Amino acid sequence: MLLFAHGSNLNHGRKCDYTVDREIQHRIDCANIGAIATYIYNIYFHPLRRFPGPLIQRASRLPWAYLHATGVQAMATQKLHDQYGPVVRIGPNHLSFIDTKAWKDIYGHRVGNSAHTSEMSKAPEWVHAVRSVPTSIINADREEHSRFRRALSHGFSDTAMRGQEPEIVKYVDLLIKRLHEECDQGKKALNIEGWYNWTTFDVVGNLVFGQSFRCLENADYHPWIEFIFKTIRGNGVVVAMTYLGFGFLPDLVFRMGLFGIRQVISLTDDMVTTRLNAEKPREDLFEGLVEKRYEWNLSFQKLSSNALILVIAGSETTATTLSGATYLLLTHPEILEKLKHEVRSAFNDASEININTVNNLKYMLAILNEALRLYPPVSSGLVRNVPAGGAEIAGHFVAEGHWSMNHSKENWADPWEFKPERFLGTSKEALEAGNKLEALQAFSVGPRNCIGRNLAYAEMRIILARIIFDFDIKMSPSAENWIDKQKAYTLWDRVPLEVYLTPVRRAAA
Ligand code: HEM
Repeated sequence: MLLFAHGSNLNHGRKCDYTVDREIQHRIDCANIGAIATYIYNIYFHPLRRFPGPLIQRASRLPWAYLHATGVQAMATQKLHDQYGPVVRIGPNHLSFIDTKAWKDIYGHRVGNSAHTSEMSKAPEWVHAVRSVPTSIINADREEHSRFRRALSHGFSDTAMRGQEPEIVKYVDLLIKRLHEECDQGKKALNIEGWYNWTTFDVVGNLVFGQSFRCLENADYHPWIEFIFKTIRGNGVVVAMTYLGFGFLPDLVFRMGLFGIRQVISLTDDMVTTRLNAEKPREDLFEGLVEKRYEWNLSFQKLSSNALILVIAGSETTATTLSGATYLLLTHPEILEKLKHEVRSAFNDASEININTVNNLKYMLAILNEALRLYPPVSSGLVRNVPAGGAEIAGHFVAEGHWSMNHSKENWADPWEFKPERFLGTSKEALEAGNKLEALQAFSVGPRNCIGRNLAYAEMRIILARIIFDFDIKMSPSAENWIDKQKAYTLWDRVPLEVYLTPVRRAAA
């Protein structure tokens, strides 16, 4: 319509303009007929037509793209599962599952298949939405992925993690020291979500680049990290555009280095260069790739891309879980009391808290798992393509959504309640009480599951134990309904979580 009105302005004294208008109108009519035909096809003739879902989402990709770009897709999909059941058609060729078996079927090794189809490939619309970004472990094809994974796995081994422990503890010590300095004996509200994130960024900065971002010292985000946050929000729009077939636009923006992209690439490159110039090998998360760079002819850009992914994957997720666990504890004082008792009776001094000793804190582990369930750091978006041979759903997108899976009454008793106890018994006991523990796969499953899972647990357990050991915590009224205030663009766009910290008084030994 708009085009047509604009075209009619051309009509001043030019003979052929009427023909131009008609041509434009004709094209619009054709496009409209084409769109209507596509909707009809999608609803009545598409191979996925038998799967339930709302009419507009079965007909068009637009609603899903809109929901995703606005950060509410995971929550909307969960409501659809309540309405339509365990499989919902959330786009014309896009299915969402909450059946626990879907974990293995979608993300697991496909036994008996040729090497080419031994896994369902990640859908590029999600993991490679900007095509010009060099590949990294997160979006490499099967062959390159397994090389990256092999090279990196040493840095994530148990032995390597024990070597990294002093570096991790150094930043946790700094966190606690800074919180003591800042808390004003419980009189000043502190944004604990920020402090967690500063810690996890400083730790992973050290373990990848060999230098921290000095967030804890400055009690502020490094500019590079602020850009990462913008990227998390912007990624919702980028994925939505690519999903709708406009992927060339974000790609163009990236190539032109707009919106601060050029500066961030140059900052990352500087940090990678410093890391590559390290005088001796480091027992860190990145060394495996550094060692292979000549043998595999790894480009600087690919090294850089992998470093970036390691930093984002290793900081955001752990900070999210710690923040979620803290919020849930503050809103459930009886559970916080039990945790205080567990932590404070297990140790006489903070120096006793380490990777080994936190393993004894069983209740705290249950709390972290329950926080991962209620507030999964990766809320949704692990979308895969069904390969040829996948019966009627071949060639289409499939995904489970953590948010939907974790809030389904098919999988959990009282799915919206914070009940760490559900994780304390055996799987059999849990099942008898209505909890399918295998539904929680916050770290995903299969060959592309989280390589940093053990590191994440170690880091989160040490940090939470140290906070609980040193401080009494109270929630600020500003933190009410903290989770409900947030948007999820696969990762969460977290808002501040203000708390009051009062140092625990201990009698001198
Ligand atoms: C609570 C903390 C964490 C959660 C919930 C989490 C979750 C996940 C999930 C769901 C995936 C699969 C992504 C996909 O399929 O696209 C993943 C992959 C990955 N995570 Fe984590 N993660 C956490 C912590 C960490 C840490 C501390 C690191 C360390 C740097 C890390 C590094 C990675 C890497 C490198 C991958 C890609 C693995 C591959 O493709 O082979 N993660 N993570």
